[in-house]
Amino acid sequence: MVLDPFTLLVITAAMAAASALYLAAEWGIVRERSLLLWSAGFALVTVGSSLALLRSSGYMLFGIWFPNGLLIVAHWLFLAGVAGFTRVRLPHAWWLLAVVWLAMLLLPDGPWWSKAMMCVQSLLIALIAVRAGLLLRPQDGALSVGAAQLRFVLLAHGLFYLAKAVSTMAPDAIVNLASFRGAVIQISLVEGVMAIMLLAMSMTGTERHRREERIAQIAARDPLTALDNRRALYLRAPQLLEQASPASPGALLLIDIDHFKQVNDLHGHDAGDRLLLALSDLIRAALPQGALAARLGGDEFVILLRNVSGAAAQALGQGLREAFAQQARAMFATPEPVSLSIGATLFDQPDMELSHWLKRADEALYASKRKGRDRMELVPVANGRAD
Ligand SMILES: Nc1nc2c(ncn2[C@@H]2O[C@H](COP(=O)(O)OP(=O)(O)OP(=O)(O)O)[C@@H](O)[C@H]2O)c(=O)[nH]1
Repeated sequence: MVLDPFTLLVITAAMAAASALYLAAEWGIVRERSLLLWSAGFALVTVGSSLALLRSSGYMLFGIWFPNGLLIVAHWLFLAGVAGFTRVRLPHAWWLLAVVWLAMLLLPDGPWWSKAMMCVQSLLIALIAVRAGLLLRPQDGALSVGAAQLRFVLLAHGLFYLAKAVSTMAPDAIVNLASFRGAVIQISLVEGVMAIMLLAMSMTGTERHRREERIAQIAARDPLTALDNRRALYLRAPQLLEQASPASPGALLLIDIDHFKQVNDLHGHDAGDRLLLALSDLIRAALPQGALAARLGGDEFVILLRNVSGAAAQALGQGLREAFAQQARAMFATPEPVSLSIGATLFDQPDMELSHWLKRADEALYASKRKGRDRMELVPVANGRAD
């Protein structure tokens, strides 16, 4: 079945309108600016395609110039949406595209000029679409499936317009914009319909993936310190625990602030929060490559180290205790010194669960509290090797 240009334009307008509404509805839920820009782009395609229907009635300005201009603005909005999504600032030079397009209004009538106009128009769209596709370059080799799809669709769309620009200038290419004649016009209408569908789908997919990632991140983070929370620790720990062996043990440090309640009671809850933040910064700074740190809740933190000796674990705990005690002293005066008690255990059995090692470290923590606080108690591995 071969669809005539009129029908294809009606389909284009309908699909672009549906895409604009769909993306606007998504924007209504998440308020992500990119979705609004993409929705506005499709709204312009809807208006442009509807106006293009006037061509056959001889309305050159509203039937040809306006739709072409709107198509460029629509692609520009797609690019701005991608730039917003990838947090890239577009240089002001991109506004020059509008100048180039407006300059085309000065072109005289005639078949040759019609071809030239379509060639420049296609080049402008190709440039914008390819730029948008390139903005979605994978960083650190990572690009979500949705974003990779959007990149592919934008690049393919851009390359199609590049081919269109070249083919319009071929000697035997028939381009009659007023009567929709010529294979180039037919093919590009079909491509337009398909591109709308694929772009709208991958744009929503891209944004949804990011939203899901953000939700997963929020669910895994402690809101005050932005360290992993208990839930995230239980999810991530097994991978680290499995690496332990008698030849390469790991260590779990359970850290608790001493007399933290006095900071809250004497200086207020906000002061207590600031101290928790200071401790989380110290922990982050002390964390070796591949280690995990989490806030279990209240004033209790955990560090999981892999491939570490007892002496190295002791040194890390000691460094933390000294740095924290000094910082706490400088920040808040309290009747009792605010310091750190640490209960730690080495582990070398990969099949044991986190809760097992946490229990051992908790017993060690209790011992260090009982012995007067501001100290670290380390339980050696089962064979007694602690360094
Ligand atoms: N500022 C602040 N305080 C919190 C937060 N979560 C728990 N706390 C408080 O932390 C304190 C923890 O109590 P404890 O660990 O029993 O008190 P402590 O004075 O440190 O006692 P020792 O550990 O025995 O030295 C309680 O006063 C809680 O109200 C928080 O997010 N912010």
